[in-house]
Amino acid sequence: MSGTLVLVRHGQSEWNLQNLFTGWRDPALTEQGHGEAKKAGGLLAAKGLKFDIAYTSELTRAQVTCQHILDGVGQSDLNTVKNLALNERDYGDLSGLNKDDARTKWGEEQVHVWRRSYDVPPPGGESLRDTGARVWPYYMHVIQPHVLRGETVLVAAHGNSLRALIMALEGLSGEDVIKVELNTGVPIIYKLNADSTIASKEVVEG
Ligand SMILES: O=C(O)[C@H](O)COP(=O)(O)O
Repeated sequence: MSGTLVLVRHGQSEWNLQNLFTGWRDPALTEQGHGEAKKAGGLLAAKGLKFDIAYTSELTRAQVTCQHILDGVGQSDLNTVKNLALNERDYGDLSGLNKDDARTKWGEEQVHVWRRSYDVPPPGGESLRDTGARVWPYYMHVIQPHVLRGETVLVAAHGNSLRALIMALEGLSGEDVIKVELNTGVPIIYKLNADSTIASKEVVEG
């Protein structure tokens, strides 16, 4: 039996708009971000998707995105599980700094390595590998069993917690994952086979 896993990065946050490293800080969605999340709900509703359960992080931007999507598909009261394992990568000492200011201070290349490499942590923060070390076990033990039972599962989370998840799901290398970029509020629908291999992947851009 094949199940469905829908991954969505939260809509634009106030700190995305201001170009600040966010990590575990908790800014709200912007107006645009609310709109992106509602649009994602509408696109999933148009596909006739109904969820069995939803997962999100402990951060407001992901939780509000999750709720907008559930409202959009007519499932406002669906069982929604919040867990810190799905939080954004901890950006450590970079949290709250402007990304362009960081490039000026440390250089374009160093900042790119901190943002996109697999195993180089930003100062005081998590590498993508560190993030994966909490995301992946949570996915394997808590989320995936639902999908493998044939259920339809929503995960509303963050750019890097989802990059870590996608890396493991798709079997990407540390080199491959550097190129993975997730847009805010754009759902990715995976159909998984019963043996957890990927039957199909669709990026839902409206
Ligand atoms: O935490 C952040 O700053 C963003 O959500 C993701 O940042 P990134 O684009 O640098 O990975």
